[in-house]
Amino acid sequence: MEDKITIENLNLYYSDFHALHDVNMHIQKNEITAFIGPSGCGKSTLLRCLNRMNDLVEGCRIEGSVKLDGTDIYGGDLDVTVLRQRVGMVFQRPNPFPMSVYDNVAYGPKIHGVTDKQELDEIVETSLKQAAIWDDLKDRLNKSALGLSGGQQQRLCIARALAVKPEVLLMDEPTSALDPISTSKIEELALQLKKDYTIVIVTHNMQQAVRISDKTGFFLLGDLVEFGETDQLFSMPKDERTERYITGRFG
Ligand SMILES: Nc1ncnc2c1ncn2[C@@H]1O[C@H](COP(=O)(O)OP(=O)(O)OP(=O)(O)O)[C@@H](O)[C@H]1O
Repeated sequence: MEDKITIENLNLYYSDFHALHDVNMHIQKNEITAFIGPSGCGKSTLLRCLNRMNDLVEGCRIEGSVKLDGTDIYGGDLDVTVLRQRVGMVFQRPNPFPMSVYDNVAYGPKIHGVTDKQELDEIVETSLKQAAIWDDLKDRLNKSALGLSGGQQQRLCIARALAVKPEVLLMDEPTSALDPISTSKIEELALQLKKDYTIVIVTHNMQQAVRISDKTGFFLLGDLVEFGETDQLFSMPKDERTERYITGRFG
């Protein structure tokens, strides 16, 4: 199997606070990798390292390397705008822009220089289809995205992320604000998308990790305690701390 992202000896500090301790991980292409662990253990921090979102945090310092297809994203050869196009992100709360459905999806491609109307139309249609929301929205393309339901907004945000043709999709608790039906739609979607993309998802929902992920990493207080095949990690965890967490005997 091919590494899409290789994390080596990653340490992250928020000023004096050492938030991630020597993390090593191989994230494979066309797989879903889940990060689980109690609140504050560093899951989102690590996720944000994968497209350099922590660069925006004052006092944040990173040691070690994160390689995308073998190139260190902190090494200086990769432009951050290009990196964020290649590694897209979907957030916990759906955050559509206050504009039409169409403009939400066309926004990224326009910024990246696509001006041809027909090409934009095609990108919007393809992205909404990939996000399994074309049928819901094809007659509402010019309506405000803010009028959609939460689940529709989140799928629109996934379409928006896909519109710039990323290779990796980072999802930070993408279903935590959604009802069970919308959640299952997003889970089905993630399983569809992994054929074409590499997906990394932070989730508090262990059942979700079991349902959709190939690999799972369990974090505790900034340490990656255990990382491996999801089935194995949940059925025969190697570390006692993982076992206590997944059986709800933690704390
Ligand atoms: N911008 C920041 N400045 C300082 N400390 C931060 C910052 N962001 C996160 N932290 C700290 O780093 C640690 C890890 O936070 P992080 O958000 O990555 O955890 P998490 O596992 O994703 O938690 P949750 O499940 O609650 O979202 C926490 O102790 C948090 O308080």
